[in-house]
Amino acid sequence: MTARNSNSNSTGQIPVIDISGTTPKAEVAKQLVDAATTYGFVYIKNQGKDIPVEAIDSTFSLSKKFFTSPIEEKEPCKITENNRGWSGMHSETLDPASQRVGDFKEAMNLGEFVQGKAQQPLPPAFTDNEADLDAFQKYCHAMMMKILTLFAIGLQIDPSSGGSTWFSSRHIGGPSGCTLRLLHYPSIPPSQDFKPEVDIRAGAHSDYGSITLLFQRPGQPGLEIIPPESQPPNRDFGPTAAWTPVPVSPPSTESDPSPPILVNIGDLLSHWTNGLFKSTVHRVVFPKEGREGGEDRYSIAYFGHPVGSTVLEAVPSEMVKSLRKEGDGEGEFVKAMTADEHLLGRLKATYLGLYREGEAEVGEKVAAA
Ligand SMILES: O=C(O)CCC(=O)C(=O)O
Ligand SMILES: [Fe+2]
Repeated sequence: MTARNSNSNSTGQIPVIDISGTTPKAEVAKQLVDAATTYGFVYIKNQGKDIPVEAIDSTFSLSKKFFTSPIEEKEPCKITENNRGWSGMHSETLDPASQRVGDFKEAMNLGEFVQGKAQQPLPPAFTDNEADLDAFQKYCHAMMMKILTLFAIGLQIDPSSGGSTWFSSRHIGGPSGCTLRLLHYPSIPPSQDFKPEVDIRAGAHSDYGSITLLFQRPGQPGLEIIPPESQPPNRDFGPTAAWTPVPVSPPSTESDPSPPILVNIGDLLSHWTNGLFKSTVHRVVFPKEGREGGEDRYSIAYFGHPVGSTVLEAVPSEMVKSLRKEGDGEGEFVKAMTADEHLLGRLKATYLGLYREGEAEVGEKVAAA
């Protein structure tokens, strides 16, 4: 039985895929490409084989240690235009078109380390754990490389054009926008007036890069997606859109040692594949019971990006080429900008929106995925 079959009875939704080696590579690659094409999201079964469960648990512990530390220890690490550092409660508005109040969350973005060292101020909570954070980023990077390899196999990229390493080789060997982001969404304090139509943990958005790995904790739900086939044509992501909850532990994974790792496609990889892979809009909401129920939510996102200088040239796959857009030149199936240019364009579009809304300053928005 394939992962999709085993899952479709229960949620009819995002498939759970085991990439740890028990299923033949070609089959796993096909399942991954199908999921990226249909949902833009896929659960990777987590038995601790690719990323040790202890490494995930201890990164969550570090995250909690940081977010519960005094504000004086966070302030010196405040986020800057380079997208690194801490952003406080309500300082980010991921969906300025519909949100009246900034996201009900705080986040800490860690950019790439160089020779095991952070390239940004670290808070006291992390000073003894720089090596652990470096190791965790390396685990995430390795998992990203594995998934990108399977994507290339699933897209049948010819060996003469680079074959299975076509994507992965463009994600190693130079500086990139790869970012490890720790997130904390507090529960609503009893003293606060909770307005379900106003307060949102993270507004509707899609991610910017290649792929995102998302780690969640049991009992801390909240993620929702709009399935690509239900995408509102006018990009109205308000309450009437087809928001669909994404459980932390879907059926067939409940007894695993750690919840599955959610992988989603970002805007860059969707662009690169001429829209074959979907960059799916998602958000994070409070539990239905609002302030009474629910605990704080902690999540960890690893945003994967190609090396910044990578030219986003046409992917040598017939499946991608067949989606060639009208007006594209011969052999030029995607506009050949670099990964850095793509990211900058994405950030600039976001800045403009914010300037119009007058809701936040540039530096505060750069942290958006
Ligand atoms: O916390 C989550 O579950 C999702 C976070 C997210 O989508 C983001 O930071 O881009
Ligand atoms: Fe996101």
